[in-house]
Parts: sequence; C-alpha cells; structure tokens
Amino acid sequence: MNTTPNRLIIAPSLLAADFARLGEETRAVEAAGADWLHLDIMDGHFVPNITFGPLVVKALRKHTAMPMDVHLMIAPVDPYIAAFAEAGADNISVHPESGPHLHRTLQLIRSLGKKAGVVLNPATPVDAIAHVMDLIDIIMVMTVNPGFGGQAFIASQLSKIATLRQMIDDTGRDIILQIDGGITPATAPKVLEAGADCLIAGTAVFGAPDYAQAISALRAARPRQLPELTVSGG
Ligand SMILES: O=C(CO)[C@H](O)[C@H](O)COP(=O)(O)O
Ligand SMILES: [Fe+2]
Repeated sequence: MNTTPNRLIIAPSLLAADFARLGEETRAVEAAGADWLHLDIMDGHFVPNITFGPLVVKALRKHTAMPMDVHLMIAPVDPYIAAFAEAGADNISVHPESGPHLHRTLQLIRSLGKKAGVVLNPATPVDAIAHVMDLIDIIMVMTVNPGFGGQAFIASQLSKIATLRQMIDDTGRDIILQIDGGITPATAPKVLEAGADCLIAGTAVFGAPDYAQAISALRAARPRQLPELTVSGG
C-alpha cells in the first residue's frame, strides 16, 4: 500500500534558471507557487560541472522566504557544510560517496540546526542508508546521473523509490522523499505513485514560458487529490 504523506512539495531547481538573473528568477518561482528552492552545488570534481557556492546561496537568501534546499555535489563535503548552513540553507543533502563518514556528516548537519538529507545516485543501493535512517530528515533519489540538468529520466529508479517509501514508513518518522532529475508532467505521476512527496524540477519549470502553469502541471500529477501543503519559510 502506498502511504505517501498528504503533501506535495514542488522544488524548482535553479540549475535551469538564467544565471545572470538568479534573484529575479528565485522571486519569480516563489510568486508562481513553488514551495522550496533547490540549489545544486557542483565542484567539477565530484561531478563534471561547476555551479556556485555559499556566497551565492547567501545572496539569494535575501530574495526569498522559501526554504532553501541545498544539494551538495562536492567532495570532500564536510569542510563546507558550516558555510552553507551560515549562508541560509534550510536543508543540506549529501551523497554517501562524498565523504568517508556519512554518519558523522549527518550529525554535523543536524548539529547546525538544519534538515539532513542523503542523495542516492542511480547506481547507489538503498543499503547505503539503512543504518543511518535515524539521522535522516530527507532522502533524495537521483533519477539522472548528477551533474547536469535536462537529462532523460531513468525509469529503473522507480522500484528504488517504492522501496524507500516502505523503509520510511517503517521508521514511523516524517522523512521527506524527494526525486531529482528528469521530472516532467509525464514522469511526475510515476514517481508520485511510487511514493515520492517532493518533486525537484529544473528544466520543466525554468524552461517553460509560464512558471505558474509549469508548477500547476506538476501539482496536477498527484495520483489522487490531497490537501494542500503548508510549508514555513527559512
Ligand atoms: O541535481 C541536479 C543535477 O545533478 C538537478 O537538480 C536536476 O538535474 C534538475 O534538473 P532537471 O529537472 O532539468 O533534470
Ligand atoms: Fe539537484
């Protein structure tokens, strides 16, 4: 049985925004009905692309009340977590492969008062987090290989999403299950049916002519009508 919590969080990924107008783009998706802002941090080492760092996150903090959902694709990751926390991140998510001690990294994020997330690459098994579930607030499933926006959705991850939904439900805790990569109105129903409760979408939102319409199209992908989510700002 799918016991997805009664919510749907839409988190546009700034990776697909106009990088010359990041503040404006952030305000635009907030006005268009986004719940969270997803920020992809890439170092050209852990992934083959480079984006931006804590200075940009701090600058954007002033432009939005949305929770800032920071996805760290950097290695080593531990030395930079405090900087992103101080910059105004609300959620800090890391890949298990980006440091030798995932348990310690999650403790560090929690100690800074932030939601701690773990991101699973397409080839990373769910076992990677089985013994740290008590320290996790967010699980992010990559449905593309990390590093670039605009890639095709990897359907083999649907069974992983369903397995994680069950693992989360077994904890009895409110862990948010996010999906990142290739999310469109066509793929969103599949991941929601599998048990996701947060959709991260870059190209499908920032690549659309009308952001509000794009976000509505993702919300309409819910397999059944659920009450609207209320999320607090950061
Ligand atoms: O983490 C990411 C890539 O590493 C991005 O969040 C993701 O790719 C979103 O972009 P799109 O919706 O265009 O696939
Ligand atoms: Fe991301």
